[in-house]
Amino acid sequence: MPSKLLLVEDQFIQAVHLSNMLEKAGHIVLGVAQSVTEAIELVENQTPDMVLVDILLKGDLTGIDLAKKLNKSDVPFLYISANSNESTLTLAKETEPYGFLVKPYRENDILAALDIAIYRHNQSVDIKTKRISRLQKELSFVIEHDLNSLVGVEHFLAAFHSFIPFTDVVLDVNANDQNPSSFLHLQRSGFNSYKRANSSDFAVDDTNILRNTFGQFSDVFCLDNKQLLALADGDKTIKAFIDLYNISSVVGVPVFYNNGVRGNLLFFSAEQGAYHQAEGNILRSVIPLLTMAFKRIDELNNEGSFAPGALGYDGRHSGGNKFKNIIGSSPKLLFVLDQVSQVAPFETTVIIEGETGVGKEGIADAIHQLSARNKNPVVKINCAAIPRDLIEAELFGYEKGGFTGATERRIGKFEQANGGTIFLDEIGEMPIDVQGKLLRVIQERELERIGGKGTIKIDVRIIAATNRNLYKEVGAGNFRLDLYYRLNVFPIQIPPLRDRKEDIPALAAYFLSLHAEKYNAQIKVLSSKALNQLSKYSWPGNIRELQHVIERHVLISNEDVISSVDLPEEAIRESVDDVVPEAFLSMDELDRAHITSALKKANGKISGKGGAAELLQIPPNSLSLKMKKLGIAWGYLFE
Ligand SMILES: Nc1ncnc2c1ncn2[C@@H]1O[C@H](COP(=O)(O)OP(=O)(O)OP(=O)(O)O)[C@@H](O)[C@H]1O
Repeated sequence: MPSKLLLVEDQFIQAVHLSNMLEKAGHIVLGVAQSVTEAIELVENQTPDMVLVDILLKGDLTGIDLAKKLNKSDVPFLYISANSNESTLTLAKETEPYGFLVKPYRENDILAALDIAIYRHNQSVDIKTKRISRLQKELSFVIEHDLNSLVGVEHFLAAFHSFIPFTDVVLDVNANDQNPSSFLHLQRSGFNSYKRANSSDFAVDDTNILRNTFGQFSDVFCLDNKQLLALADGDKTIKAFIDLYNISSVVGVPVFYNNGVRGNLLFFSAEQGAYHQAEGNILRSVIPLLTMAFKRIDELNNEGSFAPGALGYDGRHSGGNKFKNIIGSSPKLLFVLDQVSQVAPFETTVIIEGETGVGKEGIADAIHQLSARNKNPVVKINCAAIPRDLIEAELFGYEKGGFTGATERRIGKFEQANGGTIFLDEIGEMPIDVQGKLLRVIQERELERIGGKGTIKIDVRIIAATNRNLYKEVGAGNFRLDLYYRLNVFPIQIPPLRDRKEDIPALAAYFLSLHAEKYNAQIKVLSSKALNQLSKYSWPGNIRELQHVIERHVLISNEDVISSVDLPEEAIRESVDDVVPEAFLSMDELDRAHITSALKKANGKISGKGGAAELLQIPPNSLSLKMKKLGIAWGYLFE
């Protein structure tokens, strides 16, 4: 389909050449701008489908400055530049272009880059529209059927998970009445569970300072922690709020109902730059539904439904968890899981980035399982594990006699994955000549077996993973820029274990029971010393390494309690210097993990022979008191 294009290029001859090429291919060139100012004028007067931007232009402003302006007005663009050094690529990447083409280029390259850019843009528009209508449906359902207790309110909030990743949410149903009971601050304690933020952390006046700060907005807003602090003029309550709840980003919307009552819905994330215009737009698109919901939630609050201990609310409500085998509830992991549930239902290509052993394959599986393709296979191929000269045959298959040694026909991984998903692990290891063939297959959705006579249509969703920085590989000439852009439609970054040490106790407990079952052994518990050792180590091999360490100790330890763990000496020394103090688990966190695993081992028995108190060598009364203090509601551990 022809696209309406705008060229921003200050070299006259290059501009004419490019324009001819594009028109010959059937596109419409709306005009050529030589500077940022000219480009902005043209964009305002025309509505291009895509702007092709050179980086170095006439005047003081560059193509990167133009890109920032285009982003603000939601105009899609791709770069065409002779400048492809790493620093330019990095600056360009930050502006989130739909592509980058390096000059000089051939006609085919420009048409392919344009195709990719238009494909990516259409995908994002399509996803945006579908997502908004899904959220509207989900919210309407909850408002109509479920909004009659605090649990219903949680369901209402849960509807936002797949659209706005968050760790904390504030539902301030009535900001006018200065009453702290209408200021509900919930924290995610798992993918689908919440706890109420400790009300004693903040006094009534503090709540009102927060209300006044956010009350300055009359429309959707999106801030980082610095902007939030600046907005509050460095106020110490706001600073304490940011520090206590580890807030890096906020997106919010005022909700007006009942002729002038104001409420606020605020989502917070520990991730810098978690929210952009997209999240704001999502909130704006559901304002009428929010108005209805707030009215109802205000009534519930007035009926006393939000009082601590009120029916259905116990601080540990847990809805269904669609990520059963993914353990952990750190804000960084929750962010990843929210992204997975955002992208899974769509056909979008996903690229998963993260160090070795962080759980990339598990995330790929989750995306497939949560997609409509889950009845069909997910086919995995590790590009690093296959000899370079065999990889093409593995991917695309071959006919008998297709090459020397091809004694029979073989179906490739792409064909095996037809109707399902292909997982291309370690994509950064793929030889550059195969990258070109892969790009064609992805673009055209058809392939030719080696030695084959015709093309075969394929319908496959692509998920790729890499433990390398692919953009650096592009800069170093090891990875094709066009393939990078084609794959990089929805990137998910999985943080290393050392950046989410809060997950270690839960992961350790999970692996202890997993391996006890595997070896038909008694479930063991870790001593506080052992847990502390695990939390101090830097885990270069991430979760896979943790799993191996636990497995080894399940096998070698003869005691019920694993009193200490063996970790690589060298790495321990390094990690002691590396570890930032904040990354340590607090004593309460350690105690909680320790007591929980003792209770699990004792099958919930607190006192008497084989009870948790005996295992922990403390009197049962002390254990009960400690459990109360730490808020360990034992019944929930067995849910
Ligand atoms: N959150 C988690 N909960 C439970 N198990 C996990 C989690 N994350 C990873 N694992 C386990 O850790 C091991 C390593 O995970 P996985 O193979 O998915 O990592 P990877 O990032 O794909 O590694 P590589 O880069 O080496 O391919 C697997 O056994 C996986 O089941």
